[in-house]
Amino acid sequence: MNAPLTHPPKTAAEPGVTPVMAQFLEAKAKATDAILFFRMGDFYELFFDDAVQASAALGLALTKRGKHLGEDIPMAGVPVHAMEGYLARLIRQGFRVAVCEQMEDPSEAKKRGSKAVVRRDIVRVVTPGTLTEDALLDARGANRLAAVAIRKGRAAVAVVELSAGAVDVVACALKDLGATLAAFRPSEVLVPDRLFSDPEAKAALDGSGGVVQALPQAQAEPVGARARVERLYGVAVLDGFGAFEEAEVSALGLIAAYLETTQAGRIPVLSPPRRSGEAGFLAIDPATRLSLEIDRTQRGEREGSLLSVIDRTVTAAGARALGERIARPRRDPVQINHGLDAVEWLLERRDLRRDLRSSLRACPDLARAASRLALGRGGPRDLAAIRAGLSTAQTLSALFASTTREPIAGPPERIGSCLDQLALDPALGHLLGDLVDGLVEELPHLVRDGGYVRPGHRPELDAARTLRDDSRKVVAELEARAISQSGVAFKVRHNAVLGYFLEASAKAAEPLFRAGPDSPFIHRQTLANQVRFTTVELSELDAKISQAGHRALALEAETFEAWRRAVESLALKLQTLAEALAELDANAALAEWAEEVGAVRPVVDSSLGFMVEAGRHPVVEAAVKAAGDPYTPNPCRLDGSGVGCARLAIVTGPNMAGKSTFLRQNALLVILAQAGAFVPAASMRLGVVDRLFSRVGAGDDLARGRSTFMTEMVETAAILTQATERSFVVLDEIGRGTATYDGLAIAWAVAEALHDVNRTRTLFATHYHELARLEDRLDHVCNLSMRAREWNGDLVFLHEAAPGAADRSYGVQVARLAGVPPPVVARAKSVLARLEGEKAAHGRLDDLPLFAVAEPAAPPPLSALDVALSELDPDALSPREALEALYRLKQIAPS
Ligand SMILES: Nc1ncnc2c1ncn2[C@@H]1O[C@H](COP(=O)(O)OP(=O)(O)OP(=O)(O)O)[C@@H](O)[C@H]1O
Repeated sequence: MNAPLTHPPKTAAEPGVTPVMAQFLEAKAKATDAILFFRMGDFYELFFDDAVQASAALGLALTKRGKHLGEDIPMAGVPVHAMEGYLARLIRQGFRVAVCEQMEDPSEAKKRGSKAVVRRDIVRVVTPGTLTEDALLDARGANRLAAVAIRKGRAAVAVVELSAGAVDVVACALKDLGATLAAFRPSEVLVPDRLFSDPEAKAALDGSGGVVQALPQAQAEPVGARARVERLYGVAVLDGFGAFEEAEVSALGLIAAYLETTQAGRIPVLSPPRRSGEAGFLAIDPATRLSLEIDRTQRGEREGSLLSVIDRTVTAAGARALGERIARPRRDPVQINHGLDAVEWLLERRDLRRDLRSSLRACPDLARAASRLALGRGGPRDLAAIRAGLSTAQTLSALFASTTREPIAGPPERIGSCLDQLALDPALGHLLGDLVDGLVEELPHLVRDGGYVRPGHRPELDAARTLRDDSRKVVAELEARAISQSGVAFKVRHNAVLGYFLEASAKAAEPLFRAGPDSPFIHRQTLANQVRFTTVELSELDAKISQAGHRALALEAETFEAWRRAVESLALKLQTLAEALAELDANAALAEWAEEVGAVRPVVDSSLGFMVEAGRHPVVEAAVKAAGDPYTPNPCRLDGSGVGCARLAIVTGPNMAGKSTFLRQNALLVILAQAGAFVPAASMRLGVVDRLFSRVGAGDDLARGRSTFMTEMVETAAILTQATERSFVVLDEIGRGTATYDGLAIAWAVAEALHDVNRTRTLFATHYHELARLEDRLDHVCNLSMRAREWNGDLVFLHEAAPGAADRSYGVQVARLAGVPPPVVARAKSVLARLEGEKAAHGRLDDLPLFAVAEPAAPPPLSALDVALSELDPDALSPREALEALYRLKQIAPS
């Protein structure tokens, strides 16, 4: 037996290659990095290496089909109707799939000659970031394709959500690339291949969570990129959308190039790029996102995240809008207050909110349906989604009109602009009317099945259907006549090869073979037990029925195409409408949640304050309450200016006392407030935060070859270089991953730097109780401790944050609570007593150099370049001398 050939030859033009195989090889050459689904009738066939890989990934049977250049060709197949499921599994396993379709009916190919091969072409390359099918998408999560570019020291991230037609582009400083990219949680990230060698870009890509796809650097060159984006949008100049930075154009250009290849030239309808500088949003880097579990838990699940706990949306699009709001909180107090106004307005109108939510519940995924139809991948059910979406808009418009007439002041801006979108313009109104009139209620999945156009909508269609159905009745009558005429128990049957025929058992049909040439019954086929006949009349009827059937299907397909085109031309409007519906849902959901948990409106301004009274952690509170326990609210007061209260709080307390919860709680309150959501607290006043950092219990990052301690230090370094006086930092147990004194020294120095240099609002939890002394030494430091009480030898956690420092960690008591065997606990107690005794005998911490005033660092020695530079007097140089000086400097400079 020949070994299967798993690598297709490079050329399709080899002698001995069958025409179909030549066609396959040609298509495969265009999609070398993807698995090729090659359509052959009712199956997608996979050949060579693709078959081997996919059969292993999907558990398909691996077979052989003929030979190629003398060797067996491995083959696997996927039925067309089950394709989506297989696609989803392949994409999830990291494959890309190119779909090669039959571009004509086999009957058309036959017209070119009996040996002609059906035309086939790749219609799409399916990748994680370009999915549009509901079955492949998470309904409540956005699926985004991002691109990253760096030009002239500036970075940009362009993001497209193909299934909703939305495009965003953000230019940012290189150091903000990670935070900017992570805010979008892309499933696929495009990068020019040269960026792989840039460490900053590499770190940002690693933290993005998406599959990284390298594209040739040439595709990011601004001139070509600009032209490609203009082609994508069908505009002559891009400037109409805004003055883009070069990096933004490059990133958008990568997206345009990728869409051109993956969508095989079919241009999606996209909204103009929304430009938002990173200055508009609260920067949250990937490590902080992970630690705060904003929209995913550390295990990558939605359940258990902040988003999942507060999400009360009733539509999938609303859930996505809320997700975006929480993932990208704003930085501008005015914008934030617009969001809060919207939530407050809906909170105060409970009846309206109830009606709004109940109407929205019936609203399907309008944006995704419109996008699929515009891309030519939609079906009748997507049209029904458009119809339902448009009629929801009408219902809501009427609902708001009846409610908002009374109040003197109209709805706040964010609600008002949604309401403006709900009023359907004549074109959308016409589309709705047409779909209501023409589309049936019970819909088939596929266009080719027909049966979705309502009777009475198109007279020609009704005529074709009547002809088809009446003829079917005549066929039934014919059966009765044939029986009485022949005396044989005929049954009229139908199959794809013979069409209609009369069937009888072989025994019953025997007399017919003896009948003379005048018999009207013409023999067609003999099976084991059955014999099949036709009559002239039946053949004629069969032709008529099939013609009428074909015509009916063709007319329906034509109607579908007209509707599809209408949707395509109105796609942008439909997207805007879908966004308005989603925004209403998200605001109403936040109001609903606020009412449920008793959340209050935060006061957000441009001060440097952070004043929370009786704050609660939304996720821990929900978990604790579900277990039947009470949650203890806690205040937290910080002031970046150091005037009203401390800037940095050292949080101590026993293990398990609630330090991490307290830290995270306050960081989450920042996120909620700046997302324009109410906050679980008695009150909150927040001076907007520009960057939020949270390091709570870093874990190993073995994939990147970093130990726990190294990871912690890398992240700490990022905070110290990036945090400003407008930032908010929560640090938990910095320095715990190394020897005690090393750790203490690092924690000490970091706290000092945050206080003196960064001047950042900081919560600093630690088991190094020595740090409590900072309160006396630095002007704007206070101590907080999470209280616990020893009661009959047991430790009772009060979860209360009180002023002052804790004296010890009660680690041994917690070990006992955790079930560490009593002999080990007893031994630990005695070792602890010894150690504490030794520490007391060997001197106090005041003796450590930590308490010496930090020495100013000695200036570094001057280099030859520094000396040469200091000797230059630019004003005294002629242009020629200046040039010579430049050359001289270049020579001295270290390369
Ligand atoms: N304010 C609170 N009210 C009620 N229960 C709380 C509160 N804060 C924390 N808890 C409970 O205490 C548990 C431990 O809290 P947390 O992990 O924050 O402690 P910790 O002080 O950081 O502990 P360690 O020092 O061991 O890391 C939480 O899982 C939660 O169940």
